[in-house]
Amino acid sequence: MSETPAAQDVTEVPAEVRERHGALAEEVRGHQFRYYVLDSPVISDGEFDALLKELERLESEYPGLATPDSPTQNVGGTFSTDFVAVDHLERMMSLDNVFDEEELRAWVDRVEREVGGSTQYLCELKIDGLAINLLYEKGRLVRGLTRGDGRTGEDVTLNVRTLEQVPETLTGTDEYPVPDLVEVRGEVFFRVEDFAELNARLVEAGKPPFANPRNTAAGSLRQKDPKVTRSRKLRLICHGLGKREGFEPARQSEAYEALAAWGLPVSSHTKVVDKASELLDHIRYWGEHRHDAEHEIDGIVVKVDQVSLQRRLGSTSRAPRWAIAYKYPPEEATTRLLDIQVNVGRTGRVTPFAVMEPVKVAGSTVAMATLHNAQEVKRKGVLIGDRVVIRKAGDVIPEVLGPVVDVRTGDEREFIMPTFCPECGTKLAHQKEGDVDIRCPNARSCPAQLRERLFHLAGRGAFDIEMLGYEAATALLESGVVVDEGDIFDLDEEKLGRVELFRTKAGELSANGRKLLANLDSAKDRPLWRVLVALSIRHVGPTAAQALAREFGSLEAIENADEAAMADVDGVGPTIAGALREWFAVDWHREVVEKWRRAGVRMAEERDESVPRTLEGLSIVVTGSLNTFSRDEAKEAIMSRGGKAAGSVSKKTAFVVVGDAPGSKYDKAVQLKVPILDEGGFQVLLDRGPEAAAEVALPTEEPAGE
Ligand SMILES: NC(=O)c1ccc[n+]([C@@H]2O[C@H](COP(=O)([O-])OP(=O)(O)OC[C@H]3O[C@@H](n4cnc5c(N)ncnc54)[C@H](O)[C@@H]3O)[C@@H](O)[C@H]2O)c1
Ligand SMILES: [Zn+2]
Repeated sequence: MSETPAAQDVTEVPAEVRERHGALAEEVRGHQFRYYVLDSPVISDGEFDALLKELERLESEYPGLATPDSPTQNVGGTFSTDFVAVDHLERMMSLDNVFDEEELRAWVDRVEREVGGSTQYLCELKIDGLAINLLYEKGRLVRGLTRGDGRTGEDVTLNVRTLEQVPETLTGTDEYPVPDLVEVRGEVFFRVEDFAELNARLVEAGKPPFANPRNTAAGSLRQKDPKVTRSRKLRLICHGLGKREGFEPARQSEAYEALAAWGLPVSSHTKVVDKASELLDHIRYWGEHRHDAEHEIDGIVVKVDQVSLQRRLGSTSRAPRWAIAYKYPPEEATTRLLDIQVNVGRTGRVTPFAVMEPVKVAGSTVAMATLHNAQEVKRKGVLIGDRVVIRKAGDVIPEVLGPVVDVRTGDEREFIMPTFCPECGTKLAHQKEGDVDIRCPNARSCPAQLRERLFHLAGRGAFDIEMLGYEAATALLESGVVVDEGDIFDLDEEKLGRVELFRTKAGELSANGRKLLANLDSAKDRPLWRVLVALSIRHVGPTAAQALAREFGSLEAIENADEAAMADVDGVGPTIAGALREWFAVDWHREVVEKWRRAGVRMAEERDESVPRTLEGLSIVVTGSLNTFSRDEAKEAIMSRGGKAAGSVSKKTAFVVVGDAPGSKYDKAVQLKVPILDEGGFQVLLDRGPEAAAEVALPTEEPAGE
């Protein structure tokens, strides 16, 4: 008797396992039907793969369960559809999957054991589309079939003919004459940009957008009316052969050369490698660059390149043994949308966000995602209680793609955007007519906005105050020792001692409290640009703040600057200038500045007095790239000498410094006859002043003729 516990006969499998297997197989078939026939799945591919894997796991434990009708033993699934069923001349296979490097190594070991040595591997992107089989007889396209169950596909010839990349007739070359007969296998898909464009058109027409390119490609190809197919920008990439007569490639990679020679589209991202280690490098590379391809990919397909070895390895009932799909972690998942809540941000903007049952996607657990604004919630068509598809691509923040409408129960309800601020009760309003966003106008004392502003001013890009995070900000506000951000630098031992968070059990100021005070003290000496960022002025980020600080040197000068002069500064522009003007017009904003000033916050650039101010009052423009100065260094050098680093050339410009590849500013300088300096001339200007520089300025006029 065999020692293995595995039951070989299905009757030896415990009843509850048999039941679990039966139910799971049924569930998998149901999803296959929705996916392959309706083009409308209700779970993500990752979730589907997990179900299938579970089924495989049961069957490896109890091999008796792996009956021929199990989904693990079949390609796709057998379903009747609206299309005429036609047999493939040679079977179309699926692919077996591996999900990590260890599983891939095991596959490589098995292959190399069977072929008796190492071999060459062809790596291809696994295009997330749908498989198609094109039959060419004597170079003429006679049929296009979907994969179906692998033996029989759906006849979509008329639709396939509408694809621009599918040639009606193949062209032959000397090296690759057109064969008598060939079945060409490939993938039909949308390029990411074409899919986005299709959706943009739908949205513009007031229709809901499609959720995912793969299912949309399948739906577009399987249309009763070929005109619909033609209106969609479907693409094709060929990745295999079926039956062939009069063509016998030695390698798969050679077959692709032939396909290309005949006029069929093949991928530009295939690569032949010699070693398993190179294989892993390739897989890792694409894992990090999966969004660089023009279409979505869900993995890498690895194939044994030599056709004779492919033959030797053969296939199972559902997949070849000579190829494997390495699947990347899925970027989509479905989960339940438990609620839609709103968040009030630093500038009062009210943003709805999705609260979801936590779900794992692209390696992290996701439970929340922004929905941006009320229109966006409408556009996505999600209801509270819906099952939703979410997507997390790489480092991008997670996104709710849309609802799975087919599984609605009727208990879902619509989200209603609040009309009053959830934190302070103030009536919400659009700041300007036509704005998409609504805001809480209670900027000064809305607890949400205050909290966010305190958190922001303590941030790395602003005062960089450790110990002042969300918890501390909330505690300071709730205890009343800080009414608004103006009070933050007035904190002392006595005041902080009143905040429970900063008190020891004995009632004294805690070590953290002491640290906060010390940090506040050293924050008073930060460079001017950080103070500007800390003020939470709309649109004023580090880049603009640095430009402003360099140009004006003090907060007072910025407050009093002419709006047009501000707008003129490189890196500032009219929007930011306008925002600054508006900001300084508000009384309590100026009070915040005043309180900080009184508390000893430095509000001016420290001048380097060792540098003589030889460029005082001169406006100098730098254009093109210099070798020994970065843009910022050049500006710094001008400003530390009292000059103005201007963004545009006018008659008042003293010099234009021209580096490599200068822009239109150079032409303008020539036109206005402004003295032009090359990099050497610029150095003279810095070292010896404007008079010396004028002598080395380049001529702005061609010398008069002959
Ligand atoms: N969400 C659902 O409910 C649901 C249901 C059924 C199937 N699915 C998904 O469909 C897929 C399974 O379907 P499958 O059997 O087609 O397997 P598969 O997609 O894992 O692999 C086989 C297919 O890959 C395609 N392919 C893409 N690039 C290729 C290349 N360079 N070389 C060779 N083939 C390439 C071929 O068309 C081939 O038929 C899985 O991703 C699964 O998650 C999802
Ligand atoms: Zn509010």
